[in-house]
Amino acid sequence: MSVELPMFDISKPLNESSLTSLQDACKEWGFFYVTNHGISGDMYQKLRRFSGGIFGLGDEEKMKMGASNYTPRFIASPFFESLRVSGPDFYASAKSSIEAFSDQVTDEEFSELMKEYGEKMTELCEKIMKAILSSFGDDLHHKYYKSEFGNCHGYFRINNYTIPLEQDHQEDDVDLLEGLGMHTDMSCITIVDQDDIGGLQVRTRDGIGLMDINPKDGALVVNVGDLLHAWTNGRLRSSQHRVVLKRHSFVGNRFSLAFFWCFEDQKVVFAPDEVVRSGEGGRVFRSFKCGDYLRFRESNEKGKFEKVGHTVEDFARTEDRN
Ligand SMILES: O=C(O)CCC(=O)C(=O)O
Ligand SMILES: [Fe+2]
Repeated sequence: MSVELPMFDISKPLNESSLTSLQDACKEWGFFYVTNHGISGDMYQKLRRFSGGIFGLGDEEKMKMGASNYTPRFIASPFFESLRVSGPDFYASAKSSIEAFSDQVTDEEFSELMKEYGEKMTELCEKIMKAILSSFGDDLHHKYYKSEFGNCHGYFRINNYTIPLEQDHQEDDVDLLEGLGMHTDMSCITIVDQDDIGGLQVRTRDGIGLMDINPKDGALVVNVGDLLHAWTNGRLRSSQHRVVLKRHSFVGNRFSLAFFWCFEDQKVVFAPDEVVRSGEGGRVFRSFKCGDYLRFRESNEKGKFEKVGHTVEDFARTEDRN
């Protein structure tokens, strides 16, 4: 079963009814789509081509990128590998990944492309965040955008999902493989560009069901992460989600780009009083330093990006969920 999420044209200001439906989608699903986002098909194709070239290299070559830039298969899952490019200097980050094995011309072209993409996505996150704040009314965007979100930064992962050949020969009846296990994102917001294979699934609010988030032509998927969940006192949902690969309908690779927009490490996350007051009940998250939460997640085997074990709920929630 798939969920019909609303779609927002982000190239123009959202009207009242769109803002209401944006707020509702963030509460119910923590997911929605945006269109007219400024990432051209041409740029996407270039990114995909370049990345394909890198993922096609041998493991030994890819490991030269270093553990902070490249996650090989069998870390998150046997079917997932990922290349990370970090801002604000996307150019330098990309260059440091590939200079160990490519020539200078390729280096520059690749790094330039990553910089262009990273900066466009940063701008897009800023626009989306302003729309989300506006959806609370009360002039929240003018009051808090700059002071609270003004130092946010982004990084992205280029993800390659494949089913190794040897798996195809196994005589088991498992048709659904987990490409990326159930998790919540450690971001304020995440923007996902998935190709047309599909497989992204979100947990329903009751914690039982799972719904497909289908790829839509020309649209990007946006989701709320743990940091915004805490900053809104739990009002916006940071939903558990995962990626499944349906073996018998799966041909070739699944390619996706996930851009994470986060508070700076030093930032103290604390929901403003009016956000708390206009919700139900009282304050349920204590204040915490963003970097401390990231370290908490990273030090927990189960809490790493690929698994749901410990999230911001365990780290900073002071009251049980009702
Ligand atoms: O590959 C996807 O579609 C989603 C990836 C994702 O959820 C993540 O990287 O956090
Ligand atoms: Fe995610």
